Amino acid sequence: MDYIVGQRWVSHADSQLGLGVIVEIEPRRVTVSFPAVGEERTYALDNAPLTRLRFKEGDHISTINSVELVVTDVQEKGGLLLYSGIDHHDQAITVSELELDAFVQITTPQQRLLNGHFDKNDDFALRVATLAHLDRLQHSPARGLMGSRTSLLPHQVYIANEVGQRHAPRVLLADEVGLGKTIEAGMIVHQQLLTGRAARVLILVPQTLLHQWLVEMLRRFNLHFSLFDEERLQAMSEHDPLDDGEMALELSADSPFDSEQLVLCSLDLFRDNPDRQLQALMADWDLVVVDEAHHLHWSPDAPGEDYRFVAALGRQSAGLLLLTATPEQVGLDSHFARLQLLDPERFHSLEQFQQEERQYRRWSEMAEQIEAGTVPDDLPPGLDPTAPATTLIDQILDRHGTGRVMFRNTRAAISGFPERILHRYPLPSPDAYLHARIDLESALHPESPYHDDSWLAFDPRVEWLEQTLKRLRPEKVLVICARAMTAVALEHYLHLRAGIRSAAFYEGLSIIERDRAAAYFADEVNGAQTLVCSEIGSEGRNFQFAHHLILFDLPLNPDLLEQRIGRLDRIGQTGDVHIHVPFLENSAQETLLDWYDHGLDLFHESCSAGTMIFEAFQDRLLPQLEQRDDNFATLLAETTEFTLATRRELREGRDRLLERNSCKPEVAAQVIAEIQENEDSETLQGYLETLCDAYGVEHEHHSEQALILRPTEHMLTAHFPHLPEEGVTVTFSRDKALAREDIAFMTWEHPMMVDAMDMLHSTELGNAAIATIKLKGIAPGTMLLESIFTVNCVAPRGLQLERFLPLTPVRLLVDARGKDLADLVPHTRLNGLVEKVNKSTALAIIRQVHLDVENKMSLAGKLAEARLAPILTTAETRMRNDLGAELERLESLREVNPSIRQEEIDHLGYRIEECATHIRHASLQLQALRLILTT
Ligand SMILES: Nc1ncnc2c1ncn2[C@@H]1O[C@H](COP(=O)(O)OP(=O)(O)OP(=O)(O)O)[C@@H](O)[C@H]1O
Repeated sequence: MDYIVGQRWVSHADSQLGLGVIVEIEPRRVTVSFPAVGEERTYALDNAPLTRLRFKEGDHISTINSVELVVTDVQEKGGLLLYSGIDHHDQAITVSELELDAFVQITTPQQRLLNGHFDKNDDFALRVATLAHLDRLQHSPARGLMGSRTSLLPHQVYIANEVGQRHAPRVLLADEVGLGKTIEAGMIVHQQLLTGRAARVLILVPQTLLHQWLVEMLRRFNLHFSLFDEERLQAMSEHDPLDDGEMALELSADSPFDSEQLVLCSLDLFRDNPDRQLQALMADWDLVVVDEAHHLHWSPDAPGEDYRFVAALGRQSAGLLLLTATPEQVGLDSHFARLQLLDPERFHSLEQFQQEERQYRRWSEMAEQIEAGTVPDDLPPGLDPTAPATTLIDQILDRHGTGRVMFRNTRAAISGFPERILHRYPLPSPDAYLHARIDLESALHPESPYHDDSWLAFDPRVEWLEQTLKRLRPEKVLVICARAMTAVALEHYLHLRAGIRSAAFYEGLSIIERDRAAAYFADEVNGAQTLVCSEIGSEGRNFQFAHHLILFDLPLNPDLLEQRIGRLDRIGQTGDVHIHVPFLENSAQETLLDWYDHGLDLFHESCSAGTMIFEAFQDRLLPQLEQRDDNFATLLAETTEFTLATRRELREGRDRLLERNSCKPEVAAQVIAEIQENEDSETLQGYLETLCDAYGVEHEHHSEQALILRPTEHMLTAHFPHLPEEGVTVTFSRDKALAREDIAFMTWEHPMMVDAMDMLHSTELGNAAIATIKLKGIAPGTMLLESIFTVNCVAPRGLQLERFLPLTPVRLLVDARGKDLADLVPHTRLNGLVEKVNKSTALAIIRQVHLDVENKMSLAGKLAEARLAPILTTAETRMRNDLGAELERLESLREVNPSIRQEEIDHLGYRIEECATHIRHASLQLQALRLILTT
């Protein structure tokens, strides 16, 4: 497609933008300005969702200077169109397309009906159905949550619904290991994108998880993220003569990160690389997602580079999602620092936060009391004792718990997880490991001082590993050890000397090599029996197809141990998880194993206070690891007692508060029911088939609830959105889609459906039709005019007004005497009664009743106009209630926290007024007209 600066194009993906003008063309990008909404969008040249706007003879157009004319001739000069025509005063006038009014509608139903450009009645009905579906979807409580290829798990759906609907969400997703934080983040991103709350998203993950994220986003959410690494960025700067190192930063305000809307990269890309950091900061992001966020190091005097970078991104981006299963893995202080990234107003004092943590049990009891119907006397200040119970509880959670900011679901609260079974294997300690008493590192990893493989020969864990793998064969077994050197040596041994199909997974491999190793392990038929990982394999990866985990050593951090076990003990695990731990007798590993096993009971049950307990006992534990003595028994007994008390405290206090906040089963059930109702495959399938018929796409039965779609040579448009040349198989059944990855999951939110509906809505198909009807008792030749209007609110997308003011189709059926019969004769009934009219008769009719039709049109317009005011009033009330609650929250928080600035409160107040102004200026847009004559 050739673009030329100044040409007018419309976005068929987003009809709300009005008429666009090309302002810049680069080798691979085109930038379009949309003056009606004050926005500029940059698209990749090869897949820009743009349609060239070209008026025809007879069309009515208007210019920025409010000159209106009827086009009589169209010429092209230098790629730009020149329209000649006659204006109001019957003057001949020629205008360039540059002068066109950005609010102009492409080809109106009036123009088309009066000019005899008729569509089929089926297309008219399809248009009306599309408007009704769009309207329903715009205010569906399940909006943005229907399209993901996931099981509908209540805790995930709840979080996604709660967070995804927020404007600029800033939250910590901290579900326990393996409960689906990636999936929750994907659902939130999907919802934010679909509702237009966000357009540009950056996801930062550890290098080892890049590919997994890329694949999960694509296969589960149809989100195409672009993977940015140093190689790609270098290649981009080679292409762009301006983008040349420092020169680029000085000369061009362009960041390579601007070239894509959805970017996925590793946080490592920015390590010791201020230029890349600056480029990422120069790009505008609506939402930044950071996985494994406990790695962001922080201390009061020296926040880590990664923390500072994410903090800077977080200030620039409206939305921020941090993901971690072990938020306190590196201490409570840095947990607080991360919460502060999310909501600096709420988390402004570490001291206060620590104090609040101690009071969680009190808040939890208070919430229970309120729920039971009693309002406690010691309600915190600022709360209205007469407010409804749910409001009071929410306010307590928000202002005194981690409320709106943190979500944490625990295994204990979600049923259906497998058992964890520990198998201990004491082995004799070889003499060669006598050195292992020198320091803690060699005590825990006695093989670490060896720079060659000689330890393999005498370390009894090695022989044990070989025998155990052979005994478990053909079961898949994940092996994790702390160090890369150990992993490599072990894998070589297993592979080359023991003849066991294995692969290694460690930091020395490239991303591709790591993914290849993981895929080899996952392969059911010809895959490896075992994957030997260094510690990098213990985070984020999905290995739940295996039921056996061998911990070749134990990490000196309970949260890290939980992460390791979490590779297998995660959603999708179908059997019990067997954890095998070989250890050298009388070694540091045995002591640590005893402490984790009997003290923390970590192998059987996850413990979210692991790090806190470790910190409480480490001064006594570490010397015991180096040299165990009689005091260990006491230490163990005290740890056990402390753990039990802490678990109880958590269950009754913090965890209960978090649980309350992290999943409200009734709400989740409602949203799930709504999603399932929308999935009603007959409506969806029927609609898609009609859409395909209208656009000339072939559809064929594949199996129950599944179709094969293929492009044909007789299609209405050159391309049907997201329909590959070779065709695609789609299913409307969630179960089938989960079982068959090769079949696309077709929902109302699949990109094909979204873009096809938008294409239909923003173009003219079906907006003018003519038909006849036989009605008893009504004289032949009587005219009925069926008109469909929708509410058109031109406003910046960021305001998200459609959630308050959806399309709201208004239908009128005006008869010869000017009466509206819409309620009497519903649209679907009319569809069953009308008959088509052949083209020449239709043209003859319209010539004859031209004037009458114009009168009816203006009458219908007036009748519809009268309906607009109440629609707008309802929308404004809804908006004020919603945003007003947010304003009230900020004002109340300010009472307990003076760091909330008045400007923030003023800003929100200003937004509310801005929304109100746009709502009040909304107008009706005529979407479709059908002239019906009785015979
Ligand atoms: N709703 C779901 N439907 C189907 N599969 C799911 C669902 N939720 C999670 N899974 C699968 O369960 C596994 C764990 O999910 P995910 O990786 O999102 O967990 P996580 O909480 O991010 O884990 P970790 O704490 O290890 O980072 C993944 O394989 C994911 O694909």
